[in-house]
Amino acid sequence: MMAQPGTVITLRGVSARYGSTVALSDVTAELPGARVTALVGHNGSGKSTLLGVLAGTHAPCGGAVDRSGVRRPALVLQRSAVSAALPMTALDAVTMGRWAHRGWWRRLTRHDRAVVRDCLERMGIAELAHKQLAELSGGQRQRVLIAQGLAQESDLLLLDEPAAGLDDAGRGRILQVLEQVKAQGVTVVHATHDAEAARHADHCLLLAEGRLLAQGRYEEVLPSGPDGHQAERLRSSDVVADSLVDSARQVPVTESAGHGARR
Ligand SMILES: Nc1ncnc2c1ncn2[C@@H]1O[C@H](COP(=O)(O)OP(=O)(O)OP(=O)(O)O)[C@@H](O)[C@H]1O
Repeated sequence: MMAQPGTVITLRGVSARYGSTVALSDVTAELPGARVTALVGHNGSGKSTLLGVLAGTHAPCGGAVDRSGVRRPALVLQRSAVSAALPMTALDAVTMGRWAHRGWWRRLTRHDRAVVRDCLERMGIAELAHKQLAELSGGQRQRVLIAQGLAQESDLLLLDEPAAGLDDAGRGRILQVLEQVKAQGVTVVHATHDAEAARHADHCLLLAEGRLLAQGRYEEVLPSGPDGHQAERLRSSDVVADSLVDSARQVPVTESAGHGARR
């Protein structure tokens, strides 16, 4: 398969497992560079695993991943995957994002400190900088994790449900930040259950039971029809996954949907 212009990452027939559990099966996809891609699908459909494969932290058991356009990925894990009991402040946690550049043993430069401050401000948590992680609410800790990912100034930013558990303002801020990062030429991939976030993305990959059902613009993988009632229902995270999966089963929307489809 020839990569499309602007493609930064190509997956060809990628499969991944945890022991005997198949988490990804024969996924073939192209991710556009300097764009936002949303991974959508039910719980357990393989979104986090795909992020791990893209980050290089989960080795596929089959297929090939070409990320030759990427120098250094940054992966922001789900909040639940990170202990809240770590004895460090929000500032410490975001500063760790600079280790990718500096190494933990080197002194931070003025630039490092400016980047850390900027990331705290962009996530609206500058005033929490000196609080211990354990003192923060779940949503505040989530923002700290995202700020840490931003501080890495990576060319590939991978985020696992960055808006989970955030209020409306927090979700809006994340969408804004992802757009800003994209404008700087960063390739962004995030797993989401949020219809609004998927709608904002330039590209969506729809997964079900480890297979790629469809890829394309949100409207292309969304059930057809400008029905307002339907649009309203899609605001619910569970319904969005249901509707996307059902519609992709009915309509083979893209060439690659056919490749990944089982049904
Ligand atoms: N550490 C693990 N050990 C064994 N199986 C796992 C592990 N992590 C995930 N799985 C399995 O791999 C499959 C894909 O899981 P994955 O976490 O990638 O899905 P997901 O789409 O990110 O789900 P969610 O929306 O709930 O975050 C599921 O069947 C899951 O049970």
